[in-house]
Amino acid sequence: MTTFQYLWRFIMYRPGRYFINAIAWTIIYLAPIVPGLITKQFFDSLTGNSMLGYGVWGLIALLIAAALGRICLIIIGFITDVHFRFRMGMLLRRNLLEHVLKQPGAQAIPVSPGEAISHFRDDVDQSEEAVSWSVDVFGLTCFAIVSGYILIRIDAQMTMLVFLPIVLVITAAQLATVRLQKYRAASREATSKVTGEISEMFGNVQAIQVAGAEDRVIERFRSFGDNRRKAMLKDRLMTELLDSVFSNSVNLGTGLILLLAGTKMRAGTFTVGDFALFVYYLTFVTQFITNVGKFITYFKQMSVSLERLTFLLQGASAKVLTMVNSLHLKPGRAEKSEDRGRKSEDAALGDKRGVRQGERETPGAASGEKQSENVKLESGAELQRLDVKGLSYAYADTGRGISDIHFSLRRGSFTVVTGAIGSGKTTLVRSLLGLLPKGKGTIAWNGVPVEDPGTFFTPPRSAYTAQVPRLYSDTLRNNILLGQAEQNDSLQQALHAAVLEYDVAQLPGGLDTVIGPRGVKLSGGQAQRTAAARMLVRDAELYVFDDLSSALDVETEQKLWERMFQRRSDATCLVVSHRKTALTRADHIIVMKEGRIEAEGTSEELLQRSSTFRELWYGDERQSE
Ligand SMILES: Nc1ncnc2c1ncn2[C@@H]1O[C@H](COP(=O)(O)OP(=O)(O)OP(=O)(O)O)[C@@H](O)[C@H]1O
Repeated sequence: MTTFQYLWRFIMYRPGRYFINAIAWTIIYLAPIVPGLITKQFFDSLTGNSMLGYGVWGLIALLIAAALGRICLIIIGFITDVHFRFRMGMLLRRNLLEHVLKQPGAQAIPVSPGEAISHFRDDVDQSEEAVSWSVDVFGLTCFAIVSGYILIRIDAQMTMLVFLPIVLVITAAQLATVRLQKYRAASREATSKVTGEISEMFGNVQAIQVAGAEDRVIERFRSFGDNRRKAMLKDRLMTELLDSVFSNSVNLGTGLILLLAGTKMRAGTFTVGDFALFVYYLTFVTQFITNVGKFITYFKQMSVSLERLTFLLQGASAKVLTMVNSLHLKPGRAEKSEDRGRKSEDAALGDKRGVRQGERETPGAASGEKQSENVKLESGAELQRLDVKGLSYAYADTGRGISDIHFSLRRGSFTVVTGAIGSGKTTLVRSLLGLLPKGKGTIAWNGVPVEDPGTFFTPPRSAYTAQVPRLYSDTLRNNILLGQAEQNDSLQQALHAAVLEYDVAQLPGGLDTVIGPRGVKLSGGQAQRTAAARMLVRDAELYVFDDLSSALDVETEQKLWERMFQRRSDATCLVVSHRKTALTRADHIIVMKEGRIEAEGTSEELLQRSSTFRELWYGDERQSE
């Protein structure tokens, strides 16, 4: 998408608002025409050349009225501009956020969170700025045309001198834009790096302290800061240089007018009023020149922002950014325009992903309001059998991952994926659940192919506990429910099943204790059991656990499995583990080695056949001892 198309799509998002804003600012910019003409009459009346018979005080009253009128217009203009700009920025941020949230969870953003925040903040502001300034350029061009016409009728030669700087400025701006764009891109990149580094440092304070790496980290931060300083200096210098070209070319024009006006006034072809009018309009022509220059600069900077925002989309069409979508400013309209947005998004993506299965099978589940309610599984969709064939995924940067994975899960079965560190266990479950971009292979739920696992494998079909649990700075209750409505004793049951009831009783505020970064810090095991409770509170057909054992003792893990099956004997489980607690319970074990299935079977069978399995089994025994 070109920068112009990008700008145009913003305008077409709310054409009515853009039009009203453009009209308001065109009137504001045209308004000085009137006081200019009154000023001319004022001076002409002093020298007896005035054709209007208002007298000096009448003209002064008119000037004051024109000034007051312009003040009112400017207030209206600011209101229309704020409304328009606000919507542009909101749309862009909303679409970006929606896109990020729809990405396969494990690779939602291609940069650090700090860098992503910098894109959300600076690049969105920059885009908003350019669209907003396009309105000013239109208004000022109208002013230039009307004032140009009036001035040409008075004196064509002098008019040329007033407008000559425009040509100079536009040429200068065009010549400088390539360099400016380069400097702007570099300064943005450097700012993102600094923001990214701050977020990394804040997130890893403990790791830095225990490694005694404070000085080295500060040194690294300083080098990022230095790079930013250099890049910003070049960017600023170039911008200021252009600004000075804009304003000084106007000063040149003023000087030329003064020189010529003296000669012409002596010859009697130019009145004092004409001179006053030229000087009065010159101020606004200056504004026109400066603002055209600014717009050209903003437009070029917008193309840098577009590039950076498109990078965040990870290959999706840039049209996603300006997709027509509801901003939910008026709740009644939300759902209707949500549909509109969704349709246009599918069209923009060339419907690559097909109809998202999750939405097709749970109509209405996409609406923000309905998401907080518990979604029920439609009858007949209960998991009977899950078949995985030829599942493969390779990480782009390392080329490692999983290859040619085949297995089936029956209803109520307990399958354990095991293997050495880095053998591909996590990649296997993430690929299955669509948390990684789609690789090769097929997945079938009761024989029906799953087209988009990312939206399909969500509650009530499946629930997942990741290896590293993520908790919010919020109450324990909200961390478990994540917006889901509490039903009867569902929360208590989930706490019991996750063996968390004792821990909750110990917390000062029970379930209402704030945990996470700004609250009580939970132990690793408590955090993982909170994540398990979050999963168990959502009744699902398929439960996927990625290595619970790392933070649970054998006894607690034993209890967790027992309680889970007491509560849901029909639940199907896929569990990543190397613990005997899970392995002895398993109906089926998959042994992974270097991204492939090395062996399969029950623990008795594998003890006979697989050396890898024997190592894991006896390794666990040694650990327990
Ligand atoms: N984000 C990533 N980018 C690149 N390569 C990765 C990424 N994550 C994992 N890998 C590589 O893919 C392979 C499989 O990793 P995976 O995390 O699936 O192993 P695992 O068996 O779950 O390990 P662990 O028991 O330590 O959790 C490893 O060689 C690993 O280095």
